This record gives sequence, structure tokens and C-alpha cells, in this order.
Amino acid sequence: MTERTPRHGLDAMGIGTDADIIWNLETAQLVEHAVRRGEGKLAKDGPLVVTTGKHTGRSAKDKFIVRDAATEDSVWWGKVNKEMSPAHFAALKADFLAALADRDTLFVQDLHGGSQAEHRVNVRVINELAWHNLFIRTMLVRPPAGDLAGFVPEYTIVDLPSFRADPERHGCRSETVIAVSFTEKLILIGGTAYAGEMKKSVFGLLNYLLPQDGIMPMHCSANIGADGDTAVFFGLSGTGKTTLSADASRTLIGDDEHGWSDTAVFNFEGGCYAKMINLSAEAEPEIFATTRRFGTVLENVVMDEESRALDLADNSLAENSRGAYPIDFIPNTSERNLGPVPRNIIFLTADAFGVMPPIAKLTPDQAMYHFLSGYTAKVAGTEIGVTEPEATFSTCFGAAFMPRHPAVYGNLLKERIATGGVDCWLVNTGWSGGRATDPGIKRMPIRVTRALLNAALDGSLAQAEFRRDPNFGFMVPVAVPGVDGAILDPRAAWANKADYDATAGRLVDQFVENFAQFADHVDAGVREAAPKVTA
Ligand SMILES: Nc1ncnc2c1ncn2[C@@H]1O[C@H](COP(=O)(O)OP(=O)(O)O)[C@@H](O)[C@H]1O
Ligand SMILES: C=C(OP(=O)(O)O)C(=O)O
Ligand SMILES: [Mn+2]
Repeated sequence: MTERTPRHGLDAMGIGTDADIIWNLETAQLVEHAVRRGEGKLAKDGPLVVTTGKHTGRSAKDKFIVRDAATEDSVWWGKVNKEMSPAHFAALKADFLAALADRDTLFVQDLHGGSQAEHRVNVRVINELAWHNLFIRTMLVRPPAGDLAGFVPEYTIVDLPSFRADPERHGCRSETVIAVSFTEKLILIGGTAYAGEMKKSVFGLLNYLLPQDGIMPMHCSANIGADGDTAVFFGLSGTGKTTLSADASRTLIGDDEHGWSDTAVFNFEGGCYAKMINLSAEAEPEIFATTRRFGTVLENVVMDEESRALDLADNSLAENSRGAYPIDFIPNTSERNLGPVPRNIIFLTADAFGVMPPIAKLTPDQAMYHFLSGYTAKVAGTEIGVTEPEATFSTCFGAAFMPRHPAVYGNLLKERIATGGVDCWLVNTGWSGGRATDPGIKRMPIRVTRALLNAALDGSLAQAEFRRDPNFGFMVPVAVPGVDGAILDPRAAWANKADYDATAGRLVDQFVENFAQFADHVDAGVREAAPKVTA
């Protein structure tokens, strides 16, 4: 028993086990456990380096929500939120409890999901791996040590990477399962060692709970400018939330999950989770510096066994290599984990078709249209013969994490934009001058994106001359000081204009087709904000 052991233990939760229960350790001791147990190794400058095996990203198709009286009408059932029956969940829970009883050692952390006392949940995370315990401690909000003895968990996550789910018995799809019961306040994660599942599960919880308190939960990063102007950056995975929110000239609130209340934007988390592949010291100095510190957890980053030097360019373990670090590893962060209500909303998209301009100004109706659409694109892998990018539409720029109907989140955004004083922008951090798969076509340089963003955020871009995009109808700047004008007009950047027009036309068609599902949930203004092919 130490002061970090809560009075409300696992037995009080109905969890029986003879395992050694290791409560609420801090970074140094958890790193020692991880290394001693062979879970990871230290890199040259101190980070803990681990591998996750088969799963190097989230398994969206293996995620389930228990469908019962509580969720029947409140969850948006369908393609994204898949159901698990209460009976299957009961069987899964029984097998998780049996697996817990069998373990020699368990690592437990008592944490908060949400940085603000009035809008958060107490989460207890039970891990078989020391490094997973360190990861979730790093990512969520750490209660002061003095609060731990009296900590009472409300939600529990049991995270067992070695568990093997059985589709017959558990009503799931594979050996991997992420199952959430809002009624039992229990999340079971098995068959995957990708640590991001844990933090995104807590996000899903808050996305379900907070709209009831009038908070808009958002899959976005957030930072604050010198004159107190908050910006939020929505975007799907890989579009630049984490990269662009770490900016020497602005104060970071957080890189991934936030709530927008009547008075503030606040972080849900206490850490960041950055992509490591090809991370550049020049373009992303603040994030790069975290790879040289004790306390950072590096997932699937390749390291030389002898020198313990990192090779951030090596994708042989994963394209999605990651680094988790406490938020204060970034130099300029908000001490209270919040900022004023936003003055700017940015929708990030990584357009692999090269159709979207690098920046565009949106009307409130266009903003609603793009928020509900949630467009980005994937470069269709590295397989030989795959030459076309693939469009992805994920509503609210985060459908995988949003249990409720998109209209719930959409209406919260609508109310907030309607109060005025918020400027909305679409930013393409993807490709320009052709498709991502065309020879010689490069992704937008980070410094160009930053220059355009900063011009939007400091108000100077508003003074520029704009033209209307013929396909999407939004306003695109014609010239911006310090930025090569050729990149501002995507059509001009393409050598073959007919090819651009055809590619844009196909993308517009996909937007229109995707939006049909929302047409009945929005007013005419938003429907009319749809892109139109004018040719
Ligand atoms: N113009 C750009 N803007 C933002 N990121 C870019 C850009 N060009 C390349 N990148 C790379 O794209 C990735 C963006 O990932 P990240 O910021 O982690 O996205 P998210 O947090 O939205 O998942 C990073 O690896 C970054 O280096
Ligand atoms: C951690 C994740 O978030 P993002 O890529 O948006 O940073 C993820 O999608 O697994
Ligand atoms: Mn991110």
C-alpha cells in the first residue's frame, strides 16, 4: 500500500485476481518495468521504444457498442457504430475477467478523461503491459498524487493485447475486439497492442456524454494566437492536426480531442500522439525534440540495436509510427488546458486528387456542408498497379469516434457559428498540381501550409483578393504575401487542365453522393452549399 493505491480497489469493482496489482506508477518506474519485462528498449536520448506487432493502427472494423435500452435510441447505428448484443458482451466480459484472474501482474492507472473538473470522467485503466499503462498515463489527464487514494472510477478500460476474441462466442469479427458498454461503463480491448485504441475509446465516451451538457466534442487540435484568438483544426487521421497545432508563434491547447463549451475550448487529454514517419527537425522542431527526451513512448520506430539511434525514415515496422509524450513537452502550451471560444475554425483535408486549393474561405453554410461531409483522401497504398487515390468521407471529421447521430454534433456547430465572429476555412495539406500518384507530384510543403494558415489566423488574409472556386463555390485567395501564387490555384497548377476538370468533376460527384444521407437533416442553405460542376 502506498499513497498511490486507491481505497476503492479492484475487488470493490468485482474483479478478482491474484495478480500483483501495480497502482498508479509514474514514468520512471513504468519505464523500468517495461524494460525489465522485455516490452521495450531505451533509445539513445531516453524515449522508450516499443513495437506493437500486427496492429500498427486502429482496427475500426473490430469496434462495437453494446446495443441495449440505454443506447437503442441515442446511438447512430449503422455502418460506423456496429452493435454487440448484451449477451455477447456478457460472454466477452466473463472471458476478460477470467484472463485478468490469470495474470501475474497488472498495471492500473486512475486518470481523468477531460482536463476541466466540471466536464470530465474518472477512468480506471487496467493493463497487462507496463508500456500501455505508461502510454495511457501520458495521454490522459493525471490527477494530483494527493487525489489518488480517494479516486473512485466511473468508467473502466480493461486492455489485454494477448486476449484472443472468438467471433462465435463474442459476436465480433476477428480475434481483435474493442467493445464499449455505456450501461456497464466498461470498455474491453483485446487482440491489439496499438495503444491509440485506448485513448480513442475515452474520446468516444466523451463524445457520447458531453453533448448532454451542451458541450460540442471535437476531433480537432487547438491553439491560441498572441492576441488570445483560439483556432481549432478539424481533420481525419494524417491531415495535420498534430503537426500544425504545434507552432512556435501560438500556444498549444491540444493536438486531437477538445470540447467547446459556452465559454472555452478545452483539451480532453494531457498528452499528444504524433506521427513519427519522416518527422523533420526543420519543419516540426517542437515535435522532433520530443524524440530526444526521456518520457516519450515511441511505437514502431526503428532503432539501431547498438547505438540506439532512431531512424525516423524507416517504415519497415509501420507507416503509422507514433510518439506519445506529455503535452508540456511542447514548449508553449496552455497551463489551464483551455482557450477562449474560437475565432477561426479550420477543416484540414489531405486531398490526394490535387483538386482542393491550399486554402479557401467558407460561408457558415459551406462550413456545415464540409463538417458533415468530412472529406479527406488516401493514397491507395504502395501496391504495384494502384494508381488512383481513394476519397474518404467521415462525418464530423471523426465518424469512428462519434456514437451519436451526426446531426447532434452538426447542430452544436451550427449554433456556435451562428453566434457570429467565427471565420471558417478549408485547408488542403495534401497534393497539388496532379494526383498524389502522378509522377513528380509532391505534398504541400508544411511551411506553405503554415504561412497560409498564419495569414488566415492573423487576419491579413481577409485583405487579399479572392476568386470563387468554380466547383466548390468557396472563396480562394489569388495572392498571398510570401507564398508562390502558382500554388493557390489548383487548376493552374495542373499541366493538363482537362484532366483537372475531369478529376474535380469526379470528386464533386462523390461529395454529392455522400451528402445524400444528410440532406433531410439540414436546411436549404446547407444543401445549396454543395459543390456543383459548372462545366
Ligand atoms: N502541408 C502539410 N501540413 C501538415 N502535415 C503535413 C504536410 N505535409 C506533410 N505533412 C505530414 O503529414 C502528417 C500529418 O500528420 P498529423 O499531424 O499527425 O495528422 P493528424 O494529427 O491529423 O492525424 C505528418 O507526418 C506531417 O509531417
Ligand atoms: C491516434 C489517432 O489519431 P490521429 O491520427 O487523428 O492523430 C488514430 O487515428 O489512431
Ligand atoms: Mn494527431
